[in-house]
Order: sequence, then structure tokens, then C-alpha cells
Amino acid sequence: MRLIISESVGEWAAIYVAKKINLHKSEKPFVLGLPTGSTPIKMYNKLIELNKKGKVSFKNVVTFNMDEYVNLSENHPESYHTFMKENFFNHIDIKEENINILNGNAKDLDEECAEYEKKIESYGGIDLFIGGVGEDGHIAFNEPGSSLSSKTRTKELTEDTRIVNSRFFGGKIENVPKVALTVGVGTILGSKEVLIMATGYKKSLAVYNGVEGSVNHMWTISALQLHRYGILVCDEKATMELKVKTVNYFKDIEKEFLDVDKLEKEL
Ligand SMILES: N[C@@H]1[C@@H](O)[C@H](O)[C@@H](COP(=O)(O)O)O[C@@H]1O
Repeated sequence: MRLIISESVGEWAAIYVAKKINLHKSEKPFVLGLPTGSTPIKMYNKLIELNKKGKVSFKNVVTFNMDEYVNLSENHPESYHTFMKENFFNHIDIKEENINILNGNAKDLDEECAEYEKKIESYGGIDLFIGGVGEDGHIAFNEPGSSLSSKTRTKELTEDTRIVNSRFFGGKIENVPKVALTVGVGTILGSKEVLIMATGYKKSLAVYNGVEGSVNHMWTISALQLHRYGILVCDEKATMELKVKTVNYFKDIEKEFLDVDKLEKEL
């Protein structure tokens, strides 16, 4: 696993995504897995900027979002459909038919999830899955105890996650949906590359368990250790639970790859 420690988490991730899209020379589309949450917003802002500057285009990109709440209208201000349109899709040159987001209002949720997996497979899998992480270490909505080989399915949200997410629902936990559809840990591990972002002290235990902890279904972020091409990008605050030795080790081996201005110029 690569651990990138930078105060420009979103910018670093955006430049990485743009670089991968630009390196993709095939006729087939580049397949990108995408997250919601507050952490990826800076990445989306930077990708929009790079798109407007002509440094990356999304015309040949297909996206699959990680998750969506169940029984929340697509037009609800806090649905992940709305989030993605407002924070990203409305501002870039992606084709609408290339956007995939789980339908949390489907009549048959199991079928919706199975079809999602089939559609991912029909593109030959996901090239790069981007994610954030919950305070309890969940990736997408793979809450503690999720199978590390899980595929897209419905998932009950923990009370902790609903409390954390209630900040988007007027501070009222009763307004936060209890169930979500989410890609599985296995879906994420099945991608060719995975990049997870974490910022702030609140994510430091998740980062600790992801980097120094054992692979464990109670901290689903730790599954990243099983991936051949896993990258965790985090700021200094999110490293607070790591050993100094670990932090210094990764700072040293990644020192050539931390200057975002230089990385952007190479695009
Ligand atoms: N399903 C999402 C996750 O994909 C996201 O990683 C997490 C953290 O969000 P934030 O970045 O706002 O801390 O929130 C939700 O639970």
C-alpha cells in the first residue's frame, strides 16, 4: 500500500485521477468509482478546475458511485444523486448516460444491486475506485463486520454512522435513512486500483487500523492492505495514531511524489 501524507489531499487525488484518465489510451472508456461525503469535495473542485483548463476530459469516462440511501428521493438535497450533480457532474464534460448511481428507490433492491455488479463487469471492471472513510473505518457503507468479499447489496447503517451523517439532515438522526445500497468490500477490491482519502483527527483511528492494524472486517478500510494497488492519501492530522516510524518511512519513500504543483505540471 502507498501512504501519501500531504496537506493537499483533494488536489493530490484529483491530479492522480486526471493522470490515470489521460494515460488510458484504449477505445474502451475509463471506469471510475466515486464517493460522496465532505472529504472528496476538494478533489471534485480540483477536477472541475482541471477539466475547465482542458487538462482532463471526462468524455470517455464511465462512473459508478459507491452508495446511495434507500427510500430517499433522488431529488432530496441530501441524496447522493443530488450531491454528485451539484458537486461534480453538472460542472464537467461527462455524458449523462455514462453516470451510474444505485437506485435506492428500486422496487427490487436485490435485483438493483445484482444489475449494478453486472454493469460494472460489462465494462471489464472498475479501473480506479476513489473513496473516503468513515470514523469507524467503513469504506462506502461497508460498516464494521461487513464481509471482506461482499458485493453490492443493502446495508443497515450503524447508529454511529447515522449520528455522524445527521449533520447533513438538520442534526436529526431520525431524518437519516436506516438503510443504504452500497458496493461491497469485494467490489472495491475487484477494481484495478483503489485510492482512499482521509482528513482530520477524527479519521486517525481509521487510518491507524487501515495502515498498522491487522486485516479485519471490523475496520473495513484495512482491506486496502489486500489490494495490489492501494493508495491512502491523508493529511498530518489523520496520521496522529500512527507510529512516528511509519509516518517517516512513508514520507521518505514518497518524497518525490508529494509536490502537487509539480505533479499538475506533468499532466
Ligand atoms: N457513505 C459515505 C462514505 O463513502 C464516506 O467515506 C463517509 C465519510 O464521509 P466524510 O468524508 O464526510 O467524513 O461518509 C459516508 O458514510
